[in-house]
Amino acid sequence: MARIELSDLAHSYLPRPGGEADYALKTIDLAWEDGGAYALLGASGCGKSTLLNIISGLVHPTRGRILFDGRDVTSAPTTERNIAQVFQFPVVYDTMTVRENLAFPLKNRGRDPAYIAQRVQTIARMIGMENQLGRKARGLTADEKQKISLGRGMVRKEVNAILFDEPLTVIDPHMKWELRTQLKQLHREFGHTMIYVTHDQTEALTFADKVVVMHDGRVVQLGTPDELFERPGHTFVGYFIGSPGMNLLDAEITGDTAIVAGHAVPLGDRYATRAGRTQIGIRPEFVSFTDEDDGLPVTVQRIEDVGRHRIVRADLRGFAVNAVLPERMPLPADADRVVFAPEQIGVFVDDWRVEPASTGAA
Ligand SMILES: Nc1ncnc2c1ncn2[C@@H]1O[C@H](COP(=O)(O)OP(=O)(O)OP(=O)(O)O)[C@@H](O)[C@H]1O
Repeated sequence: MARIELSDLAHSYLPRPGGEADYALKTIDLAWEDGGAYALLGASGCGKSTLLNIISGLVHPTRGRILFDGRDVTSAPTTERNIAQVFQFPVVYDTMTVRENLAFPLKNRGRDPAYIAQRVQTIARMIGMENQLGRKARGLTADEKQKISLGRGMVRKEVNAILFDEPLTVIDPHMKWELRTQLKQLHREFGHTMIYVTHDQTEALTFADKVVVMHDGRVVQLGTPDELFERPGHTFVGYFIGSPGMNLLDAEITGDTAIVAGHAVPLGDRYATRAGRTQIGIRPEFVSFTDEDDGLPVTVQRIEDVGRHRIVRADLRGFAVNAVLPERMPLPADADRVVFAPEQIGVFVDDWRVEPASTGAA
């Protein structure tokens, strides 16, 4: 296992990149701690696979360094990096049996046959294929083949890290949950550094202790699931995480008041006035309807019942405002004004969260 550090890393698929737009990965400085269970979360095309392939050595970065426990491996081939990687689609040897497929990485490294047999048995149990060990991989379903790929990725205990690139895409929903639970258990048991790529926030938040959120070739935040929810560092994290995501409204800030569409919104803190596009962000869970005149005028457009709560979709002078109505809370008859919990409001300038002036931090 290893601590993996990415230093001043950038990558372009073009032979002679010019400006920033030519880079699939803009500048990235990031450390994955030894033994951490990470999710790498972001929308399609933001650079997740590129980053993973740079760590495993399949892609050589245009700029920057990769360090494993302080050792520079930027130019080291994949085999030297001792990384296991599981891809979105199964990579199995069709002519081999399930047992031979699972044993392959161990056999390749000359491990003792008794150890291999015992390890293959453990992994087969984990992926629910104990009874199919003697079957040839050819003829198995995509789902079963992907389980073999997952098993092969996990069979070696001594790898520096295991990288999963959307590994559950082809797995059926019930098994998905089961395998994710297994992966988490495996992490607890062996403490491998694991990086799990996904564009699905539920998958990321249930698997990982720490989530790295990527947007447009950049890492915009690294945090625990709670931190991402409570204190998104970037507007992308705000609206990508949460269901629905954070409400973001253009605002002008003066001290502890934001002016949104001509209405004053009290903030929990004082903020310095800054140049750039200023927005306030409030999660729908902290938006409530009020009878008081000081609320913000909205027009309710739709109410969605999503089981345990309801989502109210409203319009505030052209801004979409979503509110979550807790179970059994009625929507007032004249639901035309909302208030935001002041201490839950974040302030963002040019998409990045800014701290209140009182803390002195930028
Ligand atoms: N081999 C390649 N050659 C050229 N451009 C590439 C190559 N691989 C990826 N890209 C581009 O680099 C950017 C990042 O792609 P990447 O596959 O890393 O994103 P991703 O977040 O993993 O997306 P997805 O979830 O769709 O796989 C995209 O604009 C993509 O088109």
